[in-house]
Amino acid sequence: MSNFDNNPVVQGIDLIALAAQFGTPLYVYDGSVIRRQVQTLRDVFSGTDLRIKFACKANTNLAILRLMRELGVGLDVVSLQEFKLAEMAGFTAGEVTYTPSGADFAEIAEAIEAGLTLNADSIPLLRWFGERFGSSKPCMIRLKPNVAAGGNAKIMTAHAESKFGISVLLMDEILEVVRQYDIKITGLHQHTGSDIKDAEPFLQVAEVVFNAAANFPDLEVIDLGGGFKVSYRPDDAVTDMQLLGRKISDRFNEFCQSYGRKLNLWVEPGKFLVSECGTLLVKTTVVKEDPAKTFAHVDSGLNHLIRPMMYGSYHHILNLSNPAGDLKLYNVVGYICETDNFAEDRMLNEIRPGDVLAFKNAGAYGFSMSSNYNSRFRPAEVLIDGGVARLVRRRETLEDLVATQTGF
Ligand SMILES: Cc1ncc(COP(=O)(O)O)c(C=O)c1O
Ligand SMILES: N[C@@H](CCCC[NH3+])C(=O)O
Repeated sequence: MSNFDNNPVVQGIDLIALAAQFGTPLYVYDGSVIRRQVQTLRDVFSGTDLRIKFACKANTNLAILRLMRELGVGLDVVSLQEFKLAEMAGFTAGEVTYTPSGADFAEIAEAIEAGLTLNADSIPLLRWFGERFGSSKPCMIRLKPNVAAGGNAKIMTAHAESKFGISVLLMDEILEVVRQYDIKITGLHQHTGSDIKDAEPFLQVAEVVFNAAANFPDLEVIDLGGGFKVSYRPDDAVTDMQLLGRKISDRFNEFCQSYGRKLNLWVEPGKFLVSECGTLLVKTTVVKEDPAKTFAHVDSGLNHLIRPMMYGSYHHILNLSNPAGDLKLYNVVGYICETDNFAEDRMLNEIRPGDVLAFKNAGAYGFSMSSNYNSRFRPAEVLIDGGVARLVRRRETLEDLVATQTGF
C-alpha cells in the first residue's frame, strides 16, 4: 500500500487484525519495502562499485538486520553493542564499519581488536590509534566538510559548528599525525545529515572529500554517508534518487580516474532503507472534547516515537478503524506525563475510543529511540515478509523493567 492510503492491508495481512492479535502499541515492518529500497540504491548507483552500509542505529531489530544481510547490505555501527547485535544477526566484522562519536577509547580498542575498521572522528583519537596500532590496522577518517544541510538543525551533522568528524580545515594536523605514526588510511568518510532533499549538498560534500583524497595514497573507500530524504507527508518533495545517483556516480568515476585507481563507493542510509517500511499501530484510549481542542489520546507517547516531540517531525496518521468517518480536527496526544503531541490540528477521520491509528514512516528512529519513561513497556514488533507476519520482539513485562535493578 502507499504510505498515505487508508488501506489497512500489508502483503495481504490486515493491520487491524494484527493489532488485535499482538496488541498495541505495535511496530509493524513491511520487508518488501526494504527490498525495494535496497534495489533502488543499487539501480541508481549501478555505474559504480557500490557498497550499502545500513546505518543500523535507525533500526536494530535482529530480524531487520538479518534481512539486510540476506540482501547483501553491510552495516555501519556507532557502538560496540550495535556490533554485538550485528554479530547475532550473522554479520562478520569485515561487513561492518564502526563510526563512534566521542566514544571511550577503551570501547574503541575492543572494537578494533574484534576486527572492526575504525572511522576516526577526532584528532586525539587518530593520535591514540597511531600510538597503539601504527600501520598494523586500517583506519578511516570521518571528515567534517563544513556544509550545512538536513531537515532541521538537530539532524545536520556536517556544518562548521557540528560536533561530528574532523574539520577539513585541520588537514595539516591530520596529515602530521598520519605521517608521524604511519597510519594506513584506507577510507575517507563524511555524513552530512538527515532528510537532505537536494542533490546539490551531496555533490558539494563529495567535492570536499575528493579534494581531501589526494592526500591519502592508500584509499580503498570513499564513504559519502546517508541522509537521503523520503516522503513523510503526502506532498513531500523527496531526493531525486535517479538524478543523485547519476550525478554522484559520474563525478565519482571521474575522481577515480584522477586518483589513479577504482575505489569502492559506500553510502550508509538509515531512513532511506527503513523509514517507509514501518508503521506504529496505537489504540485510542480517550477522546477529550475541550473548548480549545479535541484531544485523541493514544496508548503510546514520546517513549515510543519521539521524533515529533524532538524534531517537530511530521508523521502521517491514519484512522484505520474508521476510514470513511467524517473529517474532524484533532490533537493526537500520548499517555505520557509530558507534552507529547504526535500531531496538532490534524484533520482525521472521526476518532472513537478503541480506534486503531497508524503512524506512518515509523521504521527509522522509532523503536530504536524508544524508552521506558513513565515505566511504560516499549512496543512489540512484527515483521511482514513473504506474506507472513512474524513477531520479532515480544512486548515487555514488569520483569524486564526491573531486570537490571539491584539492592532494593
Ligand atoms: C554516520 C552516520 N551515517 C549515516 C546516518 C544515517 O542517516 P539517515 O538515516 O538520514 O540516512 C547517520 C545518522 O544520522 C549517521 O550519523
Ligand atoms: N534520529 C534522527 C536522524 C539521525 C540523527 C543523528 N545523526 C531522526 O530521527 O531524524
